[in-house]
Amino acid sequence: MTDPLVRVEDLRKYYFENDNLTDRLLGREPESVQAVDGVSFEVREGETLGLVGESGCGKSTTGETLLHLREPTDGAVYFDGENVFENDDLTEFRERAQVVFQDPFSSLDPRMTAGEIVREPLDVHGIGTKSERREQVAELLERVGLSAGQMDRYPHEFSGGQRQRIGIARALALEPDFVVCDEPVSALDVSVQAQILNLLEDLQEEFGLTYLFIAHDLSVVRHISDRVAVMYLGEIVEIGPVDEIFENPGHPYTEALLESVPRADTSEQGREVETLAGDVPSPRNPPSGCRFHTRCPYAREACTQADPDGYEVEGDDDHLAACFRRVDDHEYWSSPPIDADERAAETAVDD
Ligand SMILES: Nc1ncnc2c1ncn2[C@@H]1O[C@H](COP(=O)(O)OP(=O)(O)OP(=O)(O)O)[C@@H](O)[C@H]1O
Repeated sequence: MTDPLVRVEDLRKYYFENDNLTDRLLGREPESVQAVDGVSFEVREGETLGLVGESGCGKSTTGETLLHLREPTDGAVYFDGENVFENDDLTEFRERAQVVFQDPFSSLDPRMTAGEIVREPLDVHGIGTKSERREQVAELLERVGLSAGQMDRYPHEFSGGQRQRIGIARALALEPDFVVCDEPVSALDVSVQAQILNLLEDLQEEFGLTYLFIAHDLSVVRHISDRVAVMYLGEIVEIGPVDEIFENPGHPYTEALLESVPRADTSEQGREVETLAGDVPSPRNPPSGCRFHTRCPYAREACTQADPDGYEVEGDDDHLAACFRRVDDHEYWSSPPIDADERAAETAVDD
């Protein structure tokens, strides 16, 4: 197997609250939000890795930190073998790794024309002459389904789907290898979502792109991903090939996500993670041991003691689940069950 394009090792990103001058003057202790807490995964060349989980589980923070748009708290990200966080000159990385944001309404500068928005990365990186850039922008707009004649229009003159096309054209301007797509269709009408997904798939094939595709809509993730990573409360609890994740989940949280589909609705359209029952504990004070034990129907005492590693699901080294139940001779099996309701009540939810 060739080396992965992106390798994330034990990445952590904590946000600190109560840490401004007034807080310090009052002697308030800073509080950390453990948004991403030790995630490791790889993104292989040419694939789409879907990253799925409930709102607030740390998906966007993972994407933004691995692109070094946010300062990591700890861990490493290797891009094409080089540690991004130890690289003093990120010029090449900034060309090769791009992002498409969720909201095409707020992510495009309303004072810039579509042409200026798409051209800006070329200007910043000093690529081509003025006329070459103009030509390149025209080609990019056409490639994403807009026309060169729309170059001088402003974002408010476009529909949501068209704006996302502008965002995609901008992300492609520097001919990247890797794109983090952060909920790129969730702000769009359902009728437009499929068009944008198809466009992303076509562009992937044409330009040999590698995607990290962040989404909370399971049907979108299933449609576009080759492999899927499932996140819960700052950690990756399961990763594997898309069909394995959907048909043979190895983690109780993944099972719960899939179970959260309304029974009456047999289609996958609109399956969203938010429908899972129970509160997610706060990332300011995550549960000890396995973070899912407060909501897990199979939780036993052993789950409160240690945080499980990723274990192979049915001997498949490409499908890992962070659950003791995947290990036949684990002490979990002789450990007493705990009452998940009681455990949940003990866990303070402060937001
Ligand atoms: N700038 C910030 N300061 C403090 N806490 C933050 C900040 N940004 C995010 N968080 C917190 O970090 C956690 C993870 O947030 P993140 O946006 O990465 O999750 P997400 O899975 O992408 O959720 P969503 O789908 O709602 O965007 C959440 O608890 C969030 O409230």
